[in-house]
Parts: sequence; structure tokens; C-alpha cells
Amino acid sequence: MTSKLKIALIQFLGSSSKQQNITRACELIRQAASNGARLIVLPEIWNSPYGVKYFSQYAETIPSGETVQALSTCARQSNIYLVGGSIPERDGDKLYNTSTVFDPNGKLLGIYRKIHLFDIDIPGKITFKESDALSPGQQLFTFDIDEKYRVGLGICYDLRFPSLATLYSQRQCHVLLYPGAFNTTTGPPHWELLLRSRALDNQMYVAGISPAHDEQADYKSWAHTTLVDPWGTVMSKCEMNEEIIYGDIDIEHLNAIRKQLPYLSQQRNDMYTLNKKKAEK
Ligand SMILES: NC(=O)CCC(=O)C(=O)O
Repeated sequence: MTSKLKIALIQFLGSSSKQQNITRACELIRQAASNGARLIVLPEIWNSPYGVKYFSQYAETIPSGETVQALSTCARQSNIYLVGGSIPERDGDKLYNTSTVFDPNGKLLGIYRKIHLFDIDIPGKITFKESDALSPGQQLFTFDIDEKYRVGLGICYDLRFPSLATLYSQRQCHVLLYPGAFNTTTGPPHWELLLRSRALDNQMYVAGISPAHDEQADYKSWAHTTLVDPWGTVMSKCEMNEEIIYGDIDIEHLNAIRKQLPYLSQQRNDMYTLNKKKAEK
């Protein structure tokens, strides 16, 4: 069996119509599957505009919501693993920024709720406070493909927290996926640097999957969906427009790098360890 897994990252151009977004996402998923991808990933908050004022209006319960049902059908019809980016989720009186993951039978393998909420204030540039509307997640999430590739999930701002990626490394992940939506202030200096840093810290494949840039939108996405290999090399990246990029996750390449540069196994755990508290699973 090949040691490679073809992944497709969909840089999606959303609109304010949830139904239109679902229809377009399904078209792009089918296109990526017909090009041979077995793992397909959407960006952060793709079925709704990205903004605190929109989360409640577009939120759905999981798994009964229309977006989740459509993604499940798409995964089954295209026979692929699907990471449904993220959507606003309603659970009781709380809202979350939540990613759903499906297997090729359309079965919901699990969810990941964004752990680190995006609360920043850069005067004159961007102020955003997800915590005005959302609650933070409390759990990591991983899933396996072919009992060979272990994938861990974070969402956007989570990328800035190396400890979260380290916890995934300790869970033997090979790939970290960050559906994200960096902006045009922080994206240019930080997005690629952070993706490459997390890849290098952990000798893993790391992907950041963004919405396409829309000059008319309230929130200006930096776009630049990117796939990085365990050497820290950018394998593929988008510019601003809607696009699908592809790459191979190659376990032999990952193992060769970990053997040549064995720093993951050279950590001085007798001197320092990451103190996990609640992050089970
Ligand atoms: N959606 C987000 O979490 C945005 C994160 C971001 O732009 C950053 O600079 O961090």
C-alpha cells in the first residue's frame, strides 16, 4: 500500500446565503474528490460570514443541522474523509466555533470546538472579540485514516499556541489541520510563519485552510491557504481567490526527517514537561 494520502484544501469564497454556501461547498468537495483527494478540508466559518454578530443567526445544532447533514451526504457520496472546516454551533444556550469530521460512509467521527477564542485589539487595525458570543472548547480531537495517518485539529487562533500542537504531537499525530481565517493585518506577518513553526516544532504536516479574500466582507480574510511538510517547507499555497490546492501526506518522508533530526525524542522530559489538565482524547 502507498505511504501517501492525497489531501485537498478548499479556499472557499463564502456569501451571506447559507444555502448557497452549502451548495457551492458540496460542488468543490466533489471536484476535489474527482481529482483523487481522500482527505478534504474546508475553512473556518464558511457557511456564514465571519463576525460576532452573525454567529447566533447562522448557528446549528450538531448533528441535526442542515450544514452537518449536507456534509455527511457529501462525504458518503464522494467516499472521502471530510473535515468540515468550522461552523457556528448551538448547544443549549451556548455557541461554539466547531469543526465536524466525517468518514467515507458519512459517519460523524467527532467534533472539535475552538479552544482559544480570538480576542484581540490592534487600535486602528482590527478589534475582534469572539468571546462576546462564543464559549471555548475543552477537548482535543484526533482521528485516524487507514490506521496509518493520525490527524489532529485546531481552529485558527489555536495556531498561536504551541502547547496545543505539542499535545497533539504527544498523541502521535502526523498531520495538524487548522481551518482558519487570519486577517489582512496579522496574516501577512504571522500566518505562514506560524504554520511553518508548528510543522517544525513537531515534525508534522501542517495545513491552514482559509476563506478566500472578499473585499466586500466585513472581515477581510488573508486567505493564503497553505500546506507545510515536516521539514517546514511550504508544499503548496493559494493567493487570495477561491481555489483548491492538493498535496501528498507521506509517512515515509515524515519518518525519514524524524530519523535524521531526532529532536522529538531528545527532549529533556526529566527537566520539563507539558502539564496536561483537561485535554482528554
Ligand atoms: N479567526 C481567527 O481566530 C483569526 C486569528 C487571527 O487572525 C490571528 O491573528 O491570530
